[in-house]
Amino acid sequence: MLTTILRRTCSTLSRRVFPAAIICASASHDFRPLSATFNSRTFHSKPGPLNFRSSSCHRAEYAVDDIPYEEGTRGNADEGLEIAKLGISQDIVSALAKKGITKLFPIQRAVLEPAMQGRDMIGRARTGTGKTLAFGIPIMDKIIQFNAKHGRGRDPLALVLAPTRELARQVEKEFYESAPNLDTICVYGGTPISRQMSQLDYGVDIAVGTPGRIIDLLNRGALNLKDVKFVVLDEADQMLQVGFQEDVEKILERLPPKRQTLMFSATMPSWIKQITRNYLKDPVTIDLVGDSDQKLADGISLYSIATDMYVKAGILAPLITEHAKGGKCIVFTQTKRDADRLSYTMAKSVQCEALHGDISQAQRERTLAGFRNGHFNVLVATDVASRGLDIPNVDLVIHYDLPNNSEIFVHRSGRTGRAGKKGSAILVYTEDQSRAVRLIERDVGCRFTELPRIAVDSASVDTFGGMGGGRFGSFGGTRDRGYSDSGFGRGPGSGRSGGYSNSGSGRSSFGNSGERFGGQNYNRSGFGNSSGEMSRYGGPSSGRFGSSGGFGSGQSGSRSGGSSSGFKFSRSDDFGGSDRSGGFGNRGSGQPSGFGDSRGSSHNNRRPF
Ligand SMILES: Nc1ncnc2c1ncn2[C@@H]1O[C@H](COP(=O)(O)OP(=O)(O)OP(=O)(O)O)[C@@H](O)[C@H]1O
Repeated sequence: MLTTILRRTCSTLSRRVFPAAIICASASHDFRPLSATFNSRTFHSKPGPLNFRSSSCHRAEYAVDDIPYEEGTRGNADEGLEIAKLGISQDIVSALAKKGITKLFPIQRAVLEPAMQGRDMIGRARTGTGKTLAFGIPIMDKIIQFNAKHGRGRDPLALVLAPTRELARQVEKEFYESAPNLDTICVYGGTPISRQMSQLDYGVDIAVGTPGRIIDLLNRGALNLKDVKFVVLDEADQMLQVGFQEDVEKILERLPPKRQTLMFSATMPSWIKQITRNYLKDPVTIDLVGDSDQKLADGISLYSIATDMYVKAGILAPLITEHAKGGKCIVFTQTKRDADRLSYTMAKSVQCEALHGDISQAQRERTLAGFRNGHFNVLVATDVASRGLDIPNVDLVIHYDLPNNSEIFVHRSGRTGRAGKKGSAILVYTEDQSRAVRLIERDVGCRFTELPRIAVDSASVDTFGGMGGGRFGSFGGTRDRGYSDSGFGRGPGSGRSGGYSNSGSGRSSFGNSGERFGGQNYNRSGFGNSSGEMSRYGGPSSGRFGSSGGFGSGQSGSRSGGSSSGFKFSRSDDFGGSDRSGGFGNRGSGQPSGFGDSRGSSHNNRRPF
């Protein structure tokens, strides 16, 4: 105990000159009631299980076991509680006020009390409704309290895991902007590990990162998780997919059993409920989405547009001009190669850049910064950009390729219409994919407004699209790439794969590519399968999967889904290996994974990112 105190004190002195008087002043931090509803309750009134002082557990409006969707819970702060009146640290209140955040959003309001009570939690709210601060505020506040009482230590008190580097950086930024007096670190692959090691050595309060780099740091002894009291899985449904789950488990095993575990996402497929039982103790579920309601944020208008594969690229410019109205637009492709090609050809008519996992980390960061800052307005991205990214003024999302499943559709679309703003999402599909469009409508509880077809003559395809063969050769037919599930290849259930899914029960992947949603490719994704590599990835991987026809010759490979025999159900090459992936079989291709981390390449290719 004495050693701990000495260590914390020494570390505190080395981390920051922090006069004892200030520590004492903070220690006397006094919690005021949340609102009239909370009058009888004082947070931190007695020591909680993790040595934090938690609520005396009056059962309050929000502290229910399952908090379902209510009208008016979609990210509008107008009716929210005033943050200044919650009794949370003044540092946080002032920092948030500087960002223009003065009232809690509904998910933040719903999460606050059970989180303060130390409850494990599954939180679901629509995209762009403020989930980061929903888990961030209680964690930051508790850490400030803890430091005030115990002094500051070297090892992190909170660990936040995110699936992509970009998201990890964004989450860490939200933490340090909201509590500038806490030391935060973001650890992720593609950047020198030595700098992260020295920063950890100096001491941090909150570590945010991608799993691979965290494991690297653990293995090198540079990161010690023994003091962690809070762990968050952001985008939890993705973090618990095959490819990530293994790493996440390795990290969780290194954490003290006495901790508070929080899992958040805008999508929580049914399998996740089962699986989270392994990680959470008596969790409270806070679900502001609900099962029957539509699952997109309110401000998003949805459109669909039919096109022919060989002129598909040619409709983008008119769509962007018409619907982005000068604002920012993200075009989602299925593969890294398609993102490169599309951005290359589109760059002839609009300022755009590509973002995907094979681009160097430095360039990824430059690209994202340029897009954020408005240096160019069209980003062509793989699903590396589908989750979590909060980029101001994205007015339009185009699903150039169908997403792999309805969850990805929700996340991609959710890059617009954030924090109560409006935006549009357009799903581009070919006639033989119309069934998939209906499936998305059913799963997501939405309705697309069909846009009139855009006539594109071959000349314009050549100029704008440039995808009609020639320059890039033929991209149609059976491209040599791996198609994917989205990593839902395991979980509870019976392990059936193939066939059409019915919604609600562990459905998830629409197969991918070719006719991603079609025929066998609309796969239940082998949820139940947990035995063996093959089944873990969702099904048979025999034969290639053909392709979406790409941009090229108009051939479609085994595009028609249906009875497609070349059915492959591998992971997305966007996340895993290279575009040259032969699908499942080529996951060890040694290509940088891009997304999460850059540990050993074979490792990278086992993950969805
Ligand atoms: N109480 C608030 N008042 C005003 N703005 C807020 C508030 N809380 C969060 N925001 C802003 O709302 C935006 C969306 O928040 P955030 O990125 O946390 O959403 P999310 O729910 O995590 O989205 P996603 O599901 O896409 O990850 C951010 O710009 C954030 O700063």
